Amino acid sequence: MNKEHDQAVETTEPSTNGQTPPPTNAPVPPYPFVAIVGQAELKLALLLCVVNPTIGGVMVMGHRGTAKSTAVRALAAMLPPIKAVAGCPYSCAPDRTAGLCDQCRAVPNQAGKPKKPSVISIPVPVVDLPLGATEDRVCGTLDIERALTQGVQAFAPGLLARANRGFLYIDEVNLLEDHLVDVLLDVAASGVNVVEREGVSVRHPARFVLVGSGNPEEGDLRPQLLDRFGLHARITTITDVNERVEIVKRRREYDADPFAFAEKWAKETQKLQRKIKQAQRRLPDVVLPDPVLYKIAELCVKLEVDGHRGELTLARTATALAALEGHNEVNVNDVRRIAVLALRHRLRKDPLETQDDAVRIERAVEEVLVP
Ligand SMILES: Nc1ncnc2c1ncn2[C@@H]1O[C@H](COP(=O)(O)OP(=O)(O)OP(=O)(O)O)[C@@H](O)[C@H]1O
Repeated sequence: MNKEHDQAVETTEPSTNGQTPPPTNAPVPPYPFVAIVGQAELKLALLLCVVNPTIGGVMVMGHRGTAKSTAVRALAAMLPPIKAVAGCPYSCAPDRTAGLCDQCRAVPNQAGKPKKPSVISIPVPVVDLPLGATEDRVCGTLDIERALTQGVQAFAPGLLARANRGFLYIDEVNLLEDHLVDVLLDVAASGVNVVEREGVSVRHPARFVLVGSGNPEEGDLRPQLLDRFGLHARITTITDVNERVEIVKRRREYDADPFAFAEKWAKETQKLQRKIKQAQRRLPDVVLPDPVLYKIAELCVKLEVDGHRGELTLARTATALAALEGHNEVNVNDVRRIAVLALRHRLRKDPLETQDDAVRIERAVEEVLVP
């Protein structure tokens, strides 16, 4: 992940706009999500996965330097901090709602009730998976040091443990070994990481929004793996000169004073935060009417989508969009808006087909969804 946004220096000088400087130990705010210029498809895909994490993550294919990693960090930073069991390497939820690790599950009982753990508040984690990462580093492995020094069999958690309840960002996922991508997709789908090494078996919660990114010029992900990402967003370099200028202006302003820049965008950020929260609350009550579900299935038949992940993802994503838009019922317009995101990577490859995948889907959408 490009770390440009982390390079902003923590300011101790008063900001130029006369605002009170933040405490010197305040963490530098990341570039705000709402200040990202354009890139509507990427932003929508990420928001939908936050509203409904069961969508199954996003694969973002596109040019370098187009705010992919900026958007993931910014979105995570916008979400409210989470409560976690103090000292738990998997950041288990103290209310025991989100799956527990063996250690937290085995908390001694007090009069038949689990002992209340100490609780800390932490930011939603964003974990970068570097290209050369080994399976042991990703999934965790035996803690050799403890084995040697203390003679005990212990587990050293990996990156999946740190990503629990947050985001796992894999830059250049198309260059990772297929085997590792396979493991990651399995864990992302099940929400559980199971590691067995030398007689030690560990199982821990690993629920995260998986975001993979890659440049199509450096090779595609195998279709079998691509299909298991919920959504597939395409991102390209912005060609509009005014927008390009705006990107530079905003970035320069942020780099000069990230605190003042975050403050400037605070109102819009809060508006979006409220929208996400309301959507998450509304989601379980959003109804998917049968006629819309039939249209979803017809669309997948029309496009000859293999398997049933297509309609499952369309249903989940359209429901998340309805929740985000404040509706209690999914309508065909919701399906229309997310059809390309949910189906683009699930079309059969026809070497004689000259039309772009998105155009094929949009054409089918018009034929099937328009009464
Ligand atoms: N649409 C945009 N709005 C605001 N800033 C942008 C936009 N596009 C690019 N940038 C800026 O460009 C720089 C690169 O962005 P970022 O690191 O997020 O790109 P990336 O797509 O993750 O790149 P890579 O694939 O090389 O990791 C950052 O400083 C970011 O703020």
